Amino acid sequence: MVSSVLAGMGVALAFTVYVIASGWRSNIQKARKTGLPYIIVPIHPFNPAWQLTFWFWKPLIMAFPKSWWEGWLFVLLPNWEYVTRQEHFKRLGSDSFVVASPGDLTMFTNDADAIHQITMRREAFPKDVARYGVLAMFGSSVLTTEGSVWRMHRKVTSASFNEKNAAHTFAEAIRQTRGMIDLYFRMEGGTANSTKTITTLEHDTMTWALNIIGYVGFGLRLLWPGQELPEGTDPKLVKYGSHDPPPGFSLTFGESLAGVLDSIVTLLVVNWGLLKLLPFSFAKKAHVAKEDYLKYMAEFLHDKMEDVQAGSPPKDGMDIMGQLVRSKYGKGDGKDGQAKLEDSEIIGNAFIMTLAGHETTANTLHFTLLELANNPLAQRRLQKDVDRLFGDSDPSTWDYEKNVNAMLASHIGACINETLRMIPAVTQVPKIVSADSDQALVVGGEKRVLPAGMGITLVALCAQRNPHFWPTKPSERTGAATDLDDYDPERWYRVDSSRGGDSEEAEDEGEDYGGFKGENTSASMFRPARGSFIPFSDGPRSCLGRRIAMVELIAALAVIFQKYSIELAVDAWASDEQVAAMGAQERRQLYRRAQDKCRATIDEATTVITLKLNGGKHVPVRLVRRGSERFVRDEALL
Ligand code: HEM
Repeated sequence: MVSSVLAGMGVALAFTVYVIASGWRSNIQKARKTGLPYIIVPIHPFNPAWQLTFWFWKPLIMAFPKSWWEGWLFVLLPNWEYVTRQEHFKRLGSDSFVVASPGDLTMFTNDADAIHQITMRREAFPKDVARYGVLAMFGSSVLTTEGSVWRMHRKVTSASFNEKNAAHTFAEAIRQTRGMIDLYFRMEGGTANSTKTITTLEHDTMTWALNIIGYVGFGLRLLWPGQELPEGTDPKLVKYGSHDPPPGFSLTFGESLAGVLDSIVTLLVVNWGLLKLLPFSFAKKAHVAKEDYLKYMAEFLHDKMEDVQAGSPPKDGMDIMGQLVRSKYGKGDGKDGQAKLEDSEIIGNAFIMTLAGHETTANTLHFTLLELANNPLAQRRLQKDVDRLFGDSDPSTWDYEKNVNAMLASHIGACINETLRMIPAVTQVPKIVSADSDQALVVGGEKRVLPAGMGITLVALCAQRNPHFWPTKPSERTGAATDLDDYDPERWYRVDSSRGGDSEEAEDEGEDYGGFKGENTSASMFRPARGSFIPFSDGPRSCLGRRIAMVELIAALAVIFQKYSIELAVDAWASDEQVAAMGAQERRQLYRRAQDKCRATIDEATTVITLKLNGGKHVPVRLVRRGSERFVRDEALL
């Protein structure tokens, strides 16, 4: 008996080994057939078990001679593209390479020409939505679907992303940025020339983005501590905007939203039934936030349905969820042939807009502020452009239509572009070769055939620093052969690239997928080669929110730098009294230390959903009224 069980187990084991080995061999053969350099790895980089346990295996593998693992281990390590940048593409002598594991085959590319073809041919290279499946936890959405279902989601959701709503978002971003600045100065009694050292910039920019997304997604006015809701706020909305949780809730709406976003990894990984039983504080926090968020969503959906059914006209402003409810329950149901979302899909889309539009925008503002503190020359140039465009005028009078293009064409737009180039929130965009048939693609100037079902990772971060597609010069800062690892907004004024230019029609662009149709960057600025600048992806599946994201970000920079400068805090090395007693040379040396530390900290960013400073890492800064700076007005500081 025992021996037949053992024999059975032996056969099962042998069969498993055979299946793995033959899958691996077949993937290696397919990789070889593409003609691209390839790497053989024992497990796929995106295998969830590997991603959760890589920290355990990494030192064990690295205990072997380096020559054995250096050619392949890198691609299995999360964040390799930010840490090693061009290194492995250079070593392999190609802008594209294939990774063959027992279960999968994936091409990684930072070749702008290949990226451009892939993003334009949506049917041949659809999105790899399997990698986003977990994000459908509150319902499926435009981000997590493909094919005809995606088309339906995209058509319904894109209706909100128009210029009228971009103008409303511009005004809300101005209000929220002023709220953040007021909070900083209120903490100093309102009259100081400088804030104390701010160690919470990452958290504050998250709150800033959350408050704006509360408005964009739900038409809500979310408040900074100490602010009051404006007179005449719809009583139904008061409970969502209030500083205190309403009866029946443990958290305010803003807290529940922030809690869900903060606990997103826990919510993705841990079974929800188990979550409420676990005795750990992180599990409790995730459970409470999720429960309250779902309760808010159910009430919100109900309130919006009541409004629509009572025939209340839509409120002036942006409110994606209200618009989705209206598209389902509003007049004209079914008669206009327009697709209708299920209630769960309305909630799924509202959640995805919040997720997609929150951290991405917050990180971009956070890193831009740090880079500007780190690059006083860029900051002074930015302030000159803000002065030229707005002078002393009150930001609440700034007109979107009149100013948006000029802002994008100025150093305001250049600084945001440069952050999106260097530290994009989304560093990799997952695609797949359609399962229907093999696809031909020109890679590195040669025609290659990619097998059906093969994964493709567009390595956006590396494409945006690829010297084969970006004009470069030697770095003045580091002496490196190219300046593509330097934050230099001036590059956006360089002579036009011969490869840049107007949008080209996508393969299936006969259809209108909604969203903003213009370019990501101003027409009067440097136009990168198509496929070499893809912070919002490109083609029919590009980011729906890219226009409003740009609008929020330029509004924030203009408001902040009209009246203030941002400086790195130097408390780690000198007290305020010591700085006051220093001569110019000594101050410069001190600031250079802070710049080195800031650069090193930014280099430690890692991707957890998006690329950001994790694990409590931060760069301390101060916001200073213009004219009272201690460092950044010094012309000798670059
Ligand atoms: C700086 C800010 C932002 C960045 C860098 C960014 C980046 C991206 C990228 C790279 C994608 C493509 C993902 C993929 O194909 O795998 C994407 C998709 C998307 N983004 Fe954004 N995003 C930003 C802001 C926003 C905002 C503010 C919203 C909405 C309020 C938004 C909504 C979406 C949606 C709905 C999609 C899915 C589109 C589709 O698949 O059809 N994003 N975003």
